[in-house]
Amino acid sequence: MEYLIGQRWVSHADAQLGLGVVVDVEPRRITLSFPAVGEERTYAIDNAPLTRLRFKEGDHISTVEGLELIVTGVSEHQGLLMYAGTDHHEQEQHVSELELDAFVQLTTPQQRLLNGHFDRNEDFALRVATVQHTDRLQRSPARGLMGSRTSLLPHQLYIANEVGQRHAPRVLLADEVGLGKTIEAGMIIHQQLMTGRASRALVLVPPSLLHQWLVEMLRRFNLHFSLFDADRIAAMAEGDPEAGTEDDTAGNPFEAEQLVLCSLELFADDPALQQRALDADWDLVVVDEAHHLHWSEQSPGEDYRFVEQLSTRSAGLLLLTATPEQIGQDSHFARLRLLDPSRFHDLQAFREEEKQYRQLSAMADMLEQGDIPGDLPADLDRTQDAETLIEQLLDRHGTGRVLFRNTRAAVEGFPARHLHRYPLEQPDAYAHAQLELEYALHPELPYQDDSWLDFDPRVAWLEKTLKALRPQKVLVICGNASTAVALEHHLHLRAGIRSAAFYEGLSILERDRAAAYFADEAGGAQTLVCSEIGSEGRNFQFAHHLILFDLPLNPDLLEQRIGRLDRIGQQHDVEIHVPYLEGSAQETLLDWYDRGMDLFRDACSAGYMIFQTFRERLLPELAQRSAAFEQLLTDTAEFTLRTRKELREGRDRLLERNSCKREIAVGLIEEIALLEAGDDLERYLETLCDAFGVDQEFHSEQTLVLRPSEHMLTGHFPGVKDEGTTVTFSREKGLAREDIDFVTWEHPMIIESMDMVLSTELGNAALGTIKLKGVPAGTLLLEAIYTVNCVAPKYLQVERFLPLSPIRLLVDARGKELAELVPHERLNTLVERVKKSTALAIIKQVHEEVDAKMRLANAQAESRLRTVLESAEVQMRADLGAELERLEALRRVNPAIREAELEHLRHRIEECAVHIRHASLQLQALRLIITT
Ligand SMILES: Nc1ncnc2c1ncn2[C@@H]1O[C@H](COP(=O)(O)OP(=O)(O)OP(=O)(O)O)[C@@H](O)[C@H]1O
Repeated sequence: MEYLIGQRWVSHADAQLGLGVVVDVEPRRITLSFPAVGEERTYAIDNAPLTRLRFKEGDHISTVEGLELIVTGVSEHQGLLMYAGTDHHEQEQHVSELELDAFVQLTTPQQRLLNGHFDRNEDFALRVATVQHTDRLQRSPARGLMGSRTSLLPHQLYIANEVGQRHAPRVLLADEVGLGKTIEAGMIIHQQLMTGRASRALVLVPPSLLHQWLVEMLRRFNLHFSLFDADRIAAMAEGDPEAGTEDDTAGNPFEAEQLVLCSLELFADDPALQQRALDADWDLVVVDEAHHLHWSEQSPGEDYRFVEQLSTRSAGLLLLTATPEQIGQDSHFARLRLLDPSRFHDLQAFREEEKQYRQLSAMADMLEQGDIPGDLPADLDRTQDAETLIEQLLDRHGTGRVLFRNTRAAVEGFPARHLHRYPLEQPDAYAHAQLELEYALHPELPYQDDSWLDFDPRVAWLEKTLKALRPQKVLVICGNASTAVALEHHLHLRAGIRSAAFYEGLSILERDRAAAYFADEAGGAQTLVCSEIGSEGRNFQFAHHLILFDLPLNPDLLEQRIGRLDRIGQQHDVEIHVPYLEGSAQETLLDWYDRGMDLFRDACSAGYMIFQTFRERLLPELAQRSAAFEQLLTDTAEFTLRTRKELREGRDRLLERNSCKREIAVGLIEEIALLEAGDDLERYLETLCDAFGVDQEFHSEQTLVLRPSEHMLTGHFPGVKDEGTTVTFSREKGLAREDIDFVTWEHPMIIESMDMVLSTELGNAALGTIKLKGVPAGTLLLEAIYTVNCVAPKYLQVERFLPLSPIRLLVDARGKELAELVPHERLNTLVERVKKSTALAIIKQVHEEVDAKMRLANAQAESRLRTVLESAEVQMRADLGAELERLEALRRVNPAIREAELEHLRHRIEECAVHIRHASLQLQALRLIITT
């Protein structure tokens, strides 16, 4: 090859130099300038690692002047190339190669191959494997669900899958206490983030649960939430760079992070802060313990109004509460209204609907048995199959799509609860307790000092019981902070019992320290004395003894208290100890909960309603027990039994239908198990480590230790610490060992390194030889891997209908397609590497042949692309069409749904279709194989 001044060449030894220009030619030496890096290099002409850069028709070029052209023709003039091309305005332009921009990136596989930038065949295989795995994961029904460090529980997976896949999930997660709503919410958030449906989430929780949420999100889902409290917000406002990135300090702190966790109380009486949170665009807002949102038809509380405003701006909304009716049916309606204001717009109508549950449930049963009920609502399409009809029935006439509730009875596997009653003699000093109900239930409250500790028999009993139960952990709950503090002091200082207190007067940090001290197995506290704030949300299932120092006047609160221990993960029966003063209001309330509602043995979702029903009769009995009390107990027990039965057959049954479809959940679990079975992931991670220079060492079965080596390809490898990181592929080990990373296909280590492969050129061009019987030596085979590239606005989420969809072609000398005949994996085992100098010599000779084969491959891939796009559009129309149909049907019964909403959805369908049709092929990797 002759070198001439002004020609453009690239160094295949060092692609980082950019495009070089020949500046000096001597008989045996040649000098090039590389303007992109400001360097000159001189090479011996005989073995210069240089490749002439020659663009072809259809290539994209840019000039130093910033002109961008698509090449339409190439000619040579006195040894220099002249390019003809069209610019953005379809104007024809002519440029000399001298004018080309030196910052050329030779990243397309074809450019790199033809310019001698080869990768190892192992890297090529890694790239193809990465494309295949990505596509497989994009298509997997368990997408977004396989990455959590949790046991695979059907009711949680069903909900997470059902909700997480929605475009804008708006649901109330109302599983009974301790069944895993936080975990379900984490799974939904994870799935939404993984699938690109959401990228910004705001989680609002009570202050006492902040840290627990933070830790659960991190250890179970690898989700790094930023905890915002008053200090952090103040620091950001003052421009502390440590509190946020620099340019955030001047702006809105809520925009500085993608995943924000804070307490709802942070916004109380602070409209400016509320406004900033409202101004930050959220895709998903989550409110835990949502029964606290204050609402009445006339005057909704500030917290409710704030969440309502957030809810209108955020596409997704998750509300969590185990006791949705804790404050009554109306406020339950208020929460549903936040989720779907078009469906829940009329309180009166909602009250009427609630009465219809039993009838609906019977209809669903009939449909399931293949009969069409005579009273089936007219808006349902009777020609549909039974399953669709049931779904429509639940959605349009029940709380179908928005409310999920699993009960202990349906989930099974929970331990039994045992009540232990301890009657104690009423001391004379409490005689005044007859006066007010609050004092009757908490007789220690009127005392300004701690003198009651000396004569209240519950205190001595507590001390004795704790000592008897030693060393078992015991959770003590009482209604008030002052009681909790006094009791804890007493136990700690006077009785020598290792204890901690947990109450609203402590800072969040102090509360978490107390809880951690209690949780500590070796040397931790034997007992934690909590005020009522300890009865919500916290995980204390490592203990199985609960002492209720008093009883709350709300059955839902009692259920929340018991739920601290009676939750997933509890290994023993739950022992509930209740000391009470004989003849007091406490005894009456205990009798009513126990013998009337049977609440200690069994949770009851209608607890508050039953309480309301008997309230007027119960309250006087608490003040002064009368002969009528026995009748009250009998009536309550009968009513509770009836209500439980009705719920089982009516509302709960309806909700259960909707909250866990077992076949679907089992299918998901099988899919995840399949992805975890075998050693695909382990082998893939090993090849990644080989490619990126990460050392691996066997730790134990399915477990490796990864360490950065001295030969790292990049500065770091995701998730591998300098001192090494231990990873396991076993879910069981991952659950048992917090110190080991549980790696799945959705672990950030895998996701980020897959991204690293696909976003760089690693492995996109390779060359090798094989011996094939019957094929003459010197025959060329071109292996080309394409993927589908759809450029569309993110909000359309087109990738859910159109994943990468790799197309592999293997074109032989005569243009025959051999991909099926010779699979990629087989080629990998046969192919041999070629010395770089030989490869360069080969490539120089086969430019034209490669170009010709590429044209053939492109044409074939294009025709396959059409089929892929057509089926993607069909899928999209089916999915979004069903959504549209639902909205149209709802609109017929509910005029509050605006025509504009329907129009918006129709428009989205057409927009998706346009983008799908315009999707193009991207050549991911190219391998030239020569037979020997
Ligand atoms: N799939 C699971 N695998 C392992 N642990 C789980 C799983 N689901 C829940 N848990 C554990 O069970 C406990 C209860 O879960 P979680 O806190 O999500 O329940 P909840 O319904 O939100 O409770 P509450 O009603 O008290 O707010 C937690 O300690 C949680 O870590």
